[in-house]
Amino acid sequence: MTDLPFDSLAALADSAPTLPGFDDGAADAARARQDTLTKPPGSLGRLEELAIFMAGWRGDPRPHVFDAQALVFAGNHGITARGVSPFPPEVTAQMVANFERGGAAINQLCRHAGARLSVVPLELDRPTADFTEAPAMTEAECLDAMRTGAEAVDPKCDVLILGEMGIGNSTVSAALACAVCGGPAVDWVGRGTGADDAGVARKIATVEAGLSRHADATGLAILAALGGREQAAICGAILAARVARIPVLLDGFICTAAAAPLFAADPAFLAHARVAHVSREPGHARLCAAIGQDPLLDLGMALGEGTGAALALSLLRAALECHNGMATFAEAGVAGG
Ligand SMILES: Cc1cc2ncn([C@H]3O[C@H](COP(=O)(O)O)[C@@H](O)[C@H]3O)c2cc1C
Ligand SMILES: O=C(O)c1cccnc1
Repeated sequence: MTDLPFDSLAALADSAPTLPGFDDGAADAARARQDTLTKPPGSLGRLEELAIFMAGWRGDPRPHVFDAQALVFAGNHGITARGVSPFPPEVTAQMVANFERGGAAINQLCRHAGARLSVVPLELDRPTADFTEAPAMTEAECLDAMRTGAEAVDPKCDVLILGEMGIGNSTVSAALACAVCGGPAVDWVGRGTGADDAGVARKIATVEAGLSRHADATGLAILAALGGREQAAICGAILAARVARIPVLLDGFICTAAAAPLFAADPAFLAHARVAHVSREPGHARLCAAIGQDPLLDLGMALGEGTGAALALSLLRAALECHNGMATFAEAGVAGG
């Protein structure tokens, strides 16, 4: 395990400067290699950027993905009693069973992209408190879930794919994004799994009530006040990955919003993470812009589970195949390099 200070949120929030940083030497060497490969300079666009990103975080000018780990964290939320999702909260556990049997979209996309998937249910029988009435989690509950998330990370993997499952999560995410970025609740609420106009109105009212109750929360306190256990586990996993210099692919709106309190505590916490795809959920593009992320894919998806992140793994593998496998101008005897 890691030596992250999981004894208090304040200590964790202060730990960013102690974490490993980007290896500029390895990244510069990777960038120099890209410029010698048999292609016009920069013509592989964001594939080049991905290879250099991997090089810097892995500390290796020629990085590889031998082992990709995907983690899906699942949790239940007190706010589902407020009618914020068209689906009942039982679906969370039912989908966990579906993941375990291999029947969900994430199972197919992990197999396709070559990631090994683990599902981590977090006390599904004990939903977090309704955040309009109390903090969703105590500090101890939040730290416990963060530790569980951190412990699920295999420090030997080369890249980490993160996803979630939790009915009500598009409302939780709207609340987290609103608390971190500001603005009216209506800017952050979308239809999620298909809320109708009355459902959207209930979601907005829930986010507004949560934000006014927890108006004082800043940084990681936002995570405990408004998040769920799966959001806390995602934050813990992001931190553990950082300790092991493992780059992270965040899925869509829900994963990005889960990570947003880390950004609020210190933007450096997310330096090794990339948002994989921009979700159809309308708050996602706004959230990505606010935290300086430019999602890799735009496929009109809004599923969650880590599906967009698993797809982005294929892109990352493609980027590294080119980076490591292409001939240089000198090797190929091509003029002009
Ligand atoms: C069958 C099913 C499979 C899912 N897989 C991911 N989600 C996604 O939908 C949920 C958030 O939407 P809302 O806020 O509207 O409840 C999350 O669990 C998310 O992972 C699913 C939702 C359903 C119904
Ligand atoms: O983008 C997401 O993560 C998302 C959006 C809606 C529903 N489930 C997940």
